Amino acid sequence: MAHIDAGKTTTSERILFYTGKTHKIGEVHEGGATMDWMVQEQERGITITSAATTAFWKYKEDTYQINIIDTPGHVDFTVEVERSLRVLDGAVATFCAVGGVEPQSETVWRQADKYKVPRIGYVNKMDRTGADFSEVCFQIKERLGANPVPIVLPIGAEDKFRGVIDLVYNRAYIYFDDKTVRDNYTIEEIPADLKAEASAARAAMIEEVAASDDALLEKFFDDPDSITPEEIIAALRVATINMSVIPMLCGSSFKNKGVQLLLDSVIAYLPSPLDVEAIEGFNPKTDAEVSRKPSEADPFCALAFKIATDPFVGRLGFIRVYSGKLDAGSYCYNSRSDKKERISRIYQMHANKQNPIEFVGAGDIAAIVGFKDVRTGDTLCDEAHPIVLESMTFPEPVIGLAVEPKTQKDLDKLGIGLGKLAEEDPTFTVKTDEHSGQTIISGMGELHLEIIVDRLKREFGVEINQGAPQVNYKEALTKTVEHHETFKKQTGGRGKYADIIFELGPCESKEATGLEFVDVVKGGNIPKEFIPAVEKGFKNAMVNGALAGYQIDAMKVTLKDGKYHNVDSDALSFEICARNGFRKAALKAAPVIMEPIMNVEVVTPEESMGDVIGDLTKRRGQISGMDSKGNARVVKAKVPLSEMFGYVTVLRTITSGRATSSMEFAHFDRVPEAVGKEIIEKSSGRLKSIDED
Ligand SMILES: Nc1nc2c(ncn2[C@@H]2O[C@H](COP(=O)(O)OP(=O)(O)OP(=O)(O)O)[C@@H](O)[C@H]2O)c(=O)[nH]1
Repeated sequence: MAHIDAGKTTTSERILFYTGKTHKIGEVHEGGATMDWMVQEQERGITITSAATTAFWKYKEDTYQINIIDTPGHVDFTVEVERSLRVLDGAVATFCAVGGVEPQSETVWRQADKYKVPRIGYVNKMDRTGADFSEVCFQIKERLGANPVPIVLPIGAEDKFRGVIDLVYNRAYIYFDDKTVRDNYTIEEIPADLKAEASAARAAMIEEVAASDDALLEKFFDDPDSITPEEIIAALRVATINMSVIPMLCGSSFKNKGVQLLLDSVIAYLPSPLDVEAIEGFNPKTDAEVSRKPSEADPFCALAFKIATDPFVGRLGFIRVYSGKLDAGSYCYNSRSDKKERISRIYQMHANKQNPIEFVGAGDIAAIVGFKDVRTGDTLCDEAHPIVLESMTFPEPVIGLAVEPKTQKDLDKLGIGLGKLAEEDPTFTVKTDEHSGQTIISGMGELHLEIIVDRLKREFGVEINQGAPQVNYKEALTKTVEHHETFKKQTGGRGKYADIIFELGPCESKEATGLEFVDVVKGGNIPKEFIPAVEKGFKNAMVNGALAGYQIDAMKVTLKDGKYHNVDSDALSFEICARNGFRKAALKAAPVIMEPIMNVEVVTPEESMGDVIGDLTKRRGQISGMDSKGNARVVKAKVPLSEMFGYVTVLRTITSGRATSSMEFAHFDRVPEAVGKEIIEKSSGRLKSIDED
């Protein structure tokens, strides 16, 4: 996991080669990386979808299996990082030796914190001008609040980077730059000019790991030299797994230096599935808490973390198995749908290739085929021992785009394509605008939607006409009001009649989502069978707020009283009455428009800082912090997304191309009144048509 371009894929390619998984190293910039198998990834040199593979590595006397997921760095594809960290037991946090801790490094670090994933740090690109291992370690401490402990030291830097000193074993790995050789290093004595530095760094490392191990600490004070490498490794492993220490390594993956030692460290310090505590969940039938040990003897349970479509084998469900075992050709139980699923085949994945296996067991990651209804976040288990595991949370799409097929005959194909893509990606949604009838696709950013449009063309053969990207605003109610609504229609025969009195307003809890519906109607004033229709009416109506037609995320309705007519009242009358009532009451409930606010970070040379800040302020930005990083200055700001379209081009102009920026979604906030008015004016036609409808 890492910021964009830190070198995750380049490092993964070395891992595949050194572990014998591939015969040749594929390079990202030549479009040859195995793990970046999508055409869009190869063309752009970026990772979009996380690719999984399994490799084997010999460490000391044993051979270990490592399941690897290479994740994207771009914030638009954050869903891939989120779901990967949910199921992985450990992470290699990769940093660029020049860029250090970048905005997306912080994001993925927080995601790993959220799922309590132990990690080791790998400072890549030591060959680049300005590379500085200790500066990056310092930034990890300062900016991420972690406890990085170097377990290697670089030998040389920039174009003189030759290898690393292994502080645990007190020896030097000198690499020769040959990418066709797996053992492209010799183990030598520590170079004389680095001996003092290495000895100090080693002492610091031992002191750090001994801090959490009393016996070792005693030995450290008595005779530090008597501490064996094995003792250091054992203590470091404990400290890494309990996340009190981040062992830090460095290398240059592109120049084929340092990766073998990184693999050794993955085995030595990151947890195996057996080191992870039993996983907790609850029984969907009884709501009782239950747990499963990472053992094949426990009942089967697995989490589906990704659904993907393969042109040859069809729908693939990626699962992480926590306990038990599942055979190909057998059944498992989906605790969300309460249905049994037949799993016809199971595959071990290698990027976009599949290797059929007969079963999958505790600790493993594999892909299943044959299921009817499995979605991201579902728990699959043994029907006799049902369990629901904690799912994952995904951010909401903030940017929308109207799309239509270039030729009308492609309409069905578009529907199928969008459906499949939305199934794969929980941060991508499709809806039809009630007013214009247009199909609106929404995602995490412009790049995300660009890739979706490209995939529609290549994978589903649909050429698209698209509108300009637009912000997904929301609406919120800020006051609770009472309203009385009557719906009456006298047609030829039987009429329609419904009458309701309700309170409408915001939910009490800030975390609430959806409709909170309370029914306090007394004495059957509204017959029980019509109450669900009232609820349905409100639920459907809140998709289009009363101000400008944007969705209301959460609201509370208390149905207090009403009337009905023996002949004319029916469920539909009550549903329409609720919808109409919502429109009028929502306007009284002090509605406001909410807009997505982004965390923006700009790294700029000092002399352009004034211009950068001035420009951000013009965009209604609020500067939230300033920092320096090497010679550059870092400006942090919170800026409405609507003001950030085309920012990259403007930034390039005002800084002569010397600044970089990144942004990610922060939260929704109320728009200022003047801006709100404009949004409402623009959407008046749209609302009118919803009302007429
Ligand atoms: N100089 C130098 N360049 C490197 C090194 N490692 C990777 N690169 C280059 O940096 C660029 C980005 O590398 P990737 O491996 O695609 O980085 P990534 O972190 O996988 O990128 P995303 O997945 O798109 O976030 C490529 O052009 C690599 O060739 C290194 O050690 N030294």
